[in-house]
Amino acid sequence: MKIVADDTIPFLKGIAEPVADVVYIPAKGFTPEIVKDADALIVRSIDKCTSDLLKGSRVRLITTATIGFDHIDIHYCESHGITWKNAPGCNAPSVAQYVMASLLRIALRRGESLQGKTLGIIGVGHVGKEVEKLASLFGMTILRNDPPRADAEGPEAFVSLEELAARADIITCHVPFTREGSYPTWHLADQSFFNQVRRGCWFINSCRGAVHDTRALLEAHEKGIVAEIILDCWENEPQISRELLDRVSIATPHIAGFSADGKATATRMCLEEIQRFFGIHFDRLGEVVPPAPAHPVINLDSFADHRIENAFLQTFDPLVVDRRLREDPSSFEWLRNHYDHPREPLAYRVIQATPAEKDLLRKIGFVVE
Ligand SMILES: NC(=O)c1ccc[n+]([C@@H]2O[C@H](COP(=O)([O-])OP(=O)(O)OC[C@H]3O[C@@H](n4cnc5c(N)ncnc54)[C@H](O)[C@@H]3O)[C@@H](O)[C@H]2O)c1
Ligand SMILES: O=C(O)[C@H](O)[C@H](O)COP(=O)(O)O
Repeated sequence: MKIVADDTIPFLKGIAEPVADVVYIPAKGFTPEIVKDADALIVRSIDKCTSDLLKGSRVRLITTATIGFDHIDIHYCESHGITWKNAPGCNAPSVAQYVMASLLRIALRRGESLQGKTLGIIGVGHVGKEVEKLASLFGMTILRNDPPRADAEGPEAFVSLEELAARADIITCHVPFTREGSYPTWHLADQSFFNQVRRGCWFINSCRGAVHDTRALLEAHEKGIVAEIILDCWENEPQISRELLDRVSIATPHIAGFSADGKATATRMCLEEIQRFFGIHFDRLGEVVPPAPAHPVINLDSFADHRIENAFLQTFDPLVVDRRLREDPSSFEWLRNHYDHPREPLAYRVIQATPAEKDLLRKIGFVVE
């Protein structure tokens, strides 16, 4: 069998080769010619799987090493006998790590505590739930907005978008990008949304760029309605708005889901789908594991204050990639393809913690002596 895979997907090379003929294609390099005799594709969010690519090919399975699947024309696939599989939840803890680290950075800069602030989560699926878990551990109050879940489960645990906008100090979006259906998310955060938010609120988009309206967000910031913007996902990536970049507090090139843990899980999930679909077995699947961090021990006594916050930021600091993006915004795609994937807290052992700190650190996911 033949697999065509994006060559920027980490931890993939060598695993399927004993069983399949694997051809690696540079990111965005998929063409009808290249995929026409492939049985399966392994793609990323930047590899558009449209009818133009797939027409006349023998592709039977598309696996994407991502949670989002808005780069796949699922209607075309479903009507042409092509099965598609995403990797649900693969990098959800990574996005939560990103959101929390970004909030901690801003809170530390402002000399404020996150404790007691209200976080409004729009979209409470795999990612939103992980964000809720972490934010609660840092003492935040949570408001959830998720109309599809409210319809299915009952409204008790959820609030309307209007209520969330009016009550939240910080708003974070974790919805899929959709233009159709009962609750489309295209430009969900538009001018009328920002007109309803609390003055001085913080806004985060780490789901898909077009979930916010760039013009409306710029205007809301200009007027002081939104005080802090954290953006990982931008409209028109990789050609991002420089005007918006100048107004954003933390600006990153769509890397929120890029922990090494998340990337390894995504690769493993794609290979598992191929195994199941074609009834084959990859003996080397167990080798798809992220490498240990360079400095796996965090000593809390090395921090003068904010010991837990600083331990968390030692696992991932969004300001590192923020600086690199600002130096050269045209390197957006390059930064994504040459990223130093961080490990999540579970890869770190924390020492010198007090009993109270130990309890919290364990709940966050650290290994504690
Ligand atoms: N920046 C990144 O690196 C990164 C990483 C992972 C995921 N993502 C994005 O985040 C999205 C969410 O991921 P997930 O794993 O939580 O997906 P999910 O499908 O598990 O959850 C999405 C939730 O959003 C809800 N929802 C749908 N439409 C809504 C609306 N209009 N208003 C409010 N809620 C709505 C759904 O009911 C669901 O509960 C993905 O689709 C992907 O686009 C980005
Ligand atoms: O949907 C997702 O899982 C994320 O947006 C993911 O981080 C995208 O990563 P990419 O496929 O572009 O490497």
